[in-house]
Amino acid sequence: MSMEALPCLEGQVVAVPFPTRGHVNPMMHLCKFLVQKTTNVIITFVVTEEWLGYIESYPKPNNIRYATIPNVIPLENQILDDIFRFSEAIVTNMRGAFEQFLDQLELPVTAIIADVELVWPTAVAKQRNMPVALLWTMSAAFFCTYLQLDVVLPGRRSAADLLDEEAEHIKGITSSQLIDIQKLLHELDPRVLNIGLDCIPEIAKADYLLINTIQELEAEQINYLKAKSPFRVYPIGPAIPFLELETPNGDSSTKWLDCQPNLSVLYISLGSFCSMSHAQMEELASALKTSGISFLWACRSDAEWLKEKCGDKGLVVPWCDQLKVLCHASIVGFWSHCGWNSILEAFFAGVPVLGFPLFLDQFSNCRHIDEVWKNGRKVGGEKSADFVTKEEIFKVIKMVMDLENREGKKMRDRAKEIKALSRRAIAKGGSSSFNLNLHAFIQDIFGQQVELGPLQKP
Ligand SMILES: O=c1ccn([C@@H]2O[C@H](COP(=O)(O)OP(=O)(O)O[C@H]3O[C@H](CO)[C@@H](O)[C@H](O)[C@H]3O)[C@@H](O)[C@H]2O)c(=O)[nH]1
Repeated sequence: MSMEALPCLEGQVVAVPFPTRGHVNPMMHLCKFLVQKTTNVIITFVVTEEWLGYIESYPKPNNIRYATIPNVIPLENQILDDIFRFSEAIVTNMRGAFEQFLDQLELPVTAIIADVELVWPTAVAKQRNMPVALLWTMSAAFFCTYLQLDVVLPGRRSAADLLDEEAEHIKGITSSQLIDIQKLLHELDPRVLNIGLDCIPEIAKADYLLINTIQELEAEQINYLKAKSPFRVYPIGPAIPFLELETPNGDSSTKWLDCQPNLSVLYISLGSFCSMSHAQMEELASALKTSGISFLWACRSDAEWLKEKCGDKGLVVPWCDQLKVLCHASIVGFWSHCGWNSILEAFFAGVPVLGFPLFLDQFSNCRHIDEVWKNGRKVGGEKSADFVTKEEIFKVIKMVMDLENREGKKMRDRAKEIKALSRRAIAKGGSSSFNLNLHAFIQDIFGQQVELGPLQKP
């Protein structure tokens, strides 16, 4: 679309992500898509001072600008020490800091886009008569499950055995939702779960729900939500950095991959937050060593320790440009914790997933991969604490690495189909509602017609 065709819209959108990587990234990608569709609109992206340090060097358009609130929540490297303290600080301290920030803004605010899990944005926006769009950064399936928590835990009785006693009699809960809910209750601190539950009544008061998913992959859940919800539902995914794929980054991982044969490298990453036990890492490292396959392992805090354990067939890095890595011709499989951004990136790259879920929605995502989308399979047992032996790991990585293996081939074929579907979703006139939804959303919040067109590379 030429710049002349862009609508000239006055106003400011304030975007406020939940302060962890798996949420900041998709919110930023969404904002980049939105400013591509308009001129004059300014998006103010609000993060803590600490988070600004992590993201300010990344390229972004000029009409997205950063604003900070003080570090009123625990620092990133303290989150896992006490998740409840972090969650509590988000619903209390961060709200106050955000309201003070809004008070001193000069430009009028056209709309607020905020992460569902912050809990308070709907109340803050409504007090100020501002429209609010909530962004859900996980799958639509998990959103539906999450909404059911309010049904399953009447009066906030969060005892896990409530489920065992009563679940079969709870109307409207599917057996797979029940499995996911049981996982949540077993894995999550009930105090954190209670904070999560506070989001549910707030969602109902929002004006829009933006879900980082693809219509065709989750049509049933999205159509259900559209039919049932008092607000507009827009699937806007995949909000991943595909517009920046061709921007050179000088990343050592990409250079190393350039020297590897096509379809020869297993990529391993557990996202920005979760980690395996050292014993489990040693087991995986040992299986990699025995198999002799090449691998790229992105392992944030343990990279140095891990280098010693893995042998010399692979590269261990603390961090990499993940979508670029996944789209590299040398990558044949992805050992993933099944965080939703990673899964959307695997879809886009057409890479089969070996799922090793650890937390929250990851079990549900992994089950969908294994049973519904069939672009990969689950590794190991049912609980995050389950230990997977090197023999079992060896078998599963051999399966995905051996290009002649029937099971591996099926997954690869299916991953290729999903890749095509994912790319159609973002192409001009694509059958997914990606462009249509972004346009419709902009029209909704600014009340003006917007010409349709594809997203452009920057
Ligand atoms: O070396 C790396 C490792 C990760 N990433 C990026 O970091 C993000 C990781 O996101 P995700 O895969 O979703 O994992 P988490 O960081 O664990 O995400 C949290 O947030 C997600 C979205 O709400 C949930 O689905 C997860 O369960 C939750 O743990 C993705 O954009 C990756 O591309 C990199 O760029 N380089």
